Amino acid sequence: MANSSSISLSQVYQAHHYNAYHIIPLNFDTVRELPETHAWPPLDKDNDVSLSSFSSSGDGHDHQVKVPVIDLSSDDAREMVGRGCETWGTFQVINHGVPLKVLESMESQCRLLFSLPTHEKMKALRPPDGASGYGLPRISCFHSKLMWIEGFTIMGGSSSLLQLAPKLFPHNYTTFCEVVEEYNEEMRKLAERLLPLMMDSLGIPTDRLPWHWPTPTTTTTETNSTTYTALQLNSYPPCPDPNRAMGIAPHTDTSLFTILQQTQPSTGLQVLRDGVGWAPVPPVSEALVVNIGDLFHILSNGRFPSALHRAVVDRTHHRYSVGYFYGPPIDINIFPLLDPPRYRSSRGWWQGSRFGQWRGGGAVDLYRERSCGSGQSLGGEAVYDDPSSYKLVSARNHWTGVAGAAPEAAIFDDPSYPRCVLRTRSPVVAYTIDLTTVS
Ligand SMILES: O=C(O)CCC(=O)C(=O)O
Ligand SMILES: [Fe+2]
Repeated sequence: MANSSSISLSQVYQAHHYNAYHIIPLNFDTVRELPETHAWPPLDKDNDVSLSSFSSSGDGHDHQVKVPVIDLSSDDAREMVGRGCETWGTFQVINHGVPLKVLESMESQCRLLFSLPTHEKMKALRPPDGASGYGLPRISCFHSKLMWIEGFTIMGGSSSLLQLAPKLFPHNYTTFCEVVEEYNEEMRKLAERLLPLMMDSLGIPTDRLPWHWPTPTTTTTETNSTTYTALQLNSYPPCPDPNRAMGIAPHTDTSLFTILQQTQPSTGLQVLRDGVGWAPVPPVSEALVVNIGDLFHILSNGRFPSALHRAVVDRTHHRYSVGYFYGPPIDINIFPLLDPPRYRSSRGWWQGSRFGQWRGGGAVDLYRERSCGSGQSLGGEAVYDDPSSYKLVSARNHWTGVAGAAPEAAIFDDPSYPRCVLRTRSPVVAYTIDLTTVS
């Protein structure tokens, strides 16, 4: 239940300033070549599932390289959803009940927004201490190279929408607002259909969720008892050198789960499956992608792993995506609902961001209680709770696909909150880090 001494997300963000370099996207209209600031090491093709032995063997291993597409109207939907969550942390849904018109309207508003001249979009720039507005994804600050993306974030519903829309569309912002409101409403309905299926496949009744469920459908503010959501519009313009550019760097979402709409025709989204590689999540007509986020990872005690995903860019196609981040009320304690618990209780949405890990894939590692197996970390640094209990066994660099290049030694830098920070030498990698418990 919501804690009385609630801390709002904006308070957390105020404590984590970003500088303009990590907020302002490139002016894509004016660039003809990939600037050095946006040139990442070449993409790791060897770790691409389309080249792996699984895909060429033709011996029925398709399910290992293909993200499942689930018909939500079918009798086995619940079982398929459970399997998708457990094996991939990602799946696509069709016959999901969201009207096509709602998806199409959102796509055209998204195109309209990003086609505005740069100086118009800049009027809605996300402030350094804020969460909503135009700009680069927040994970930008974990990387020395910049991503080939521009985004627009609307946190928490109507109030930020009403503040931002007139800045972008001063003459007519009602259409944009109506489309976003309707979209949010349809996504909420779908999320509330998916959540019981997921809980059911874990064998946990929804009344064990640590918040009132289903929640009231009235407006969402940052600290009341309703479910907290965020909408993220992404634009990936065509790129002159797609193999050296990165749309959105590998990360997990700090939500319970995210419902993602992506435009046709180019594939950009990829999800990492351990031991298999980066699998494309190709756009399927009218389908929506579901990504398990860090909070479900914790609730399910790791049974539903949060999906490590990234988006690559294309030389000719301009790709758009819209993510609906669904989570518990903002200040709720999240803890494993299965025994024995492998993660500590955590203060939901905001605690991940306290350490600058917002949308950065670190939240799960942060709460790892007894660690064996792997966790993900983004380049730069990863924060592990209670460092004295862990020993680093190995690290695998997903960028190059090779083992090694282990993070530097742990650094203990906050005596009031014992934690260990693993700093990686190269800032442009996603590591899988295997830890073992020190007895
Ligand atoms: O554009 C995509 O496919 C991925 C976007 C994403 O991962 C995000 O907004 O968190
Ligand atoms: Fe994401």
